[in-house]
Amino acid sequence: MILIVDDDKSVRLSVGLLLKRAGHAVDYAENPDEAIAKIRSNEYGLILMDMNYSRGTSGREGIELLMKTKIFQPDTPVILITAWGSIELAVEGMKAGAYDFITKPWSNQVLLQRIETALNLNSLQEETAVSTFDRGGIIGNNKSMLELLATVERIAPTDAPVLILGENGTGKEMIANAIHINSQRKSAPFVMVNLGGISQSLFESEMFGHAKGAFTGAVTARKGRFETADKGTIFLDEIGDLDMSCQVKLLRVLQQHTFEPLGESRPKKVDIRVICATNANLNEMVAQRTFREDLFYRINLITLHLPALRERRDDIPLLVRRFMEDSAASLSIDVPEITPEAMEFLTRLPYPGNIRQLKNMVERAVLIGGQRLGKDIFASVDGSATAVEEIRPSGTLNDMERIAIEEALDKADGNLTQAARILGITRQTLYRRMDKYNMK
Ligand SMILES: Nc1ncnc2c1ncn2[C@@H]1O[C@H](COP(=O)(O)OP(=O)(O)OP(=O)(O)O)[C@@H](O)[C@H]1O
Repeated sequence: MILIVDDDKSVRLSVGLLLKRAGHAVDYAENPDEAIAKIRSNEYGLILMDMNYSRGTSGREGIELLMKTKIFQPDTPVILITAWGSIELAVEGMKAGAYDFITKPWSNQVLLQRIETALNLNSLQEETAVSTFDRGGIIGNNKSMLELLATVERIAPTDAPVLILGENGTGKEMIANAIHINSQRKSAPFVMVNLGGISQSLFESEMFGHAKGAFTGAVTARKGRFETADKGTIFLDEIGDLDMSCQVKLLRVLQQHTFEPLGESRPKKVDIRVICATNANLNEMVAQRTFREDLFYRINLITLHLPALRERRDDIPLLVRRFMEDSAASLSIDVPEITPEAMEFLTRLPYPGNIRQLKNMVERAVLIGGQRLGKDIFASVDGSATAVEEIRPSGTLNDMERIAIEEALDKADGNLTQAARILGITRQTLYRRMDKYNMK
């Protein structure tokens, strides 16, 4: 049974009729209090919920009703009905656990389709009971990663736009892909576009495509990325690099779901889900007016923050092992052994390049390091800068001094004069310290 909550009688009746015709049983509530009373005592397959009630137009009542609903019926999908232009309210609603939202005025066909999708998915989840979530190769058991993946699981089946924030190499593309492969769009294309690599002059032909002869050099017609991504997901990486004129063009596609290929007069329709990513601070860019506020609201219905690798060091051993296995497999060699010191060393690096940097280090080490990978191999494959910037373990001053001496000796290949120079102490002092720590 589907519950329709709306204070507008004509909406209740027309939607009710629509759903009954489509073969659904329907129940109604005309205000939040009545709705909660019903939600407490009946189990619904889906709830269609208006966000604006006559007592106030802020949508507060709607949000409160949604939160209460989620307490009594956490697994029932809720589709919000929001007034056109109240995108922030929809954002808040999705964060509070709504399954989807639809803006007024809607087309009956779209409404029915969204309802069917939600119902199908929910029954599928009930049938399988265990999660069918596909991590898409994402490794990590760190708490913040698990929370993030739980959010990905929840939002993947919706069509809500997602903004993924995080430093370079933290796995933004992998997350975007995970959203796609866990969505209803998974059998349609996942198209990735690096907007940082597209100049302003190329933007239109690249994204919208062009007709044959649209400009000099356009010898054949070419499909744009939007068209390629039709029915699927488009992943716009480095969205912060888009200049103002391209931002307007992108916004138009997102608002109207249509675009015009260069040299063609008729607009084409697209059905895409948009996922954007950036390592730029878009809030700041909006404040400085280098990023359009309306575009920002369009793309960030849901924001996911990917932690930097240094903030989830507990995942490093897991990642190292997996990357070693993968590299060994692609080289058709046995998986090498890694010394405990090397693993410990790897967990302490600063990783400005995040997971991509770690992966490169491990791949190179496996390639040249033989069957037993020690700390030196890893230090050498990533240049000295990384080792110098290495984060000291939080230990006693003595521990840190001992480690600094070991590293200087390492770097100087055991040459004491050179090691002392690296440490900024005299050779005599180095002798005394080595003696103190029983070092040979
Ligand atoms: N959690 C993870 N588990 C396994 N591999 C990962 C993980 N995160 C990232 N990687 C790997 O690290 C590399 C970088 O990931 P990805 O391209 O997704 O990062 P990104 O944040 O999109 O980078 P950029 O901002 O530079 O575009 C890829 O080779 C990816 O396979």
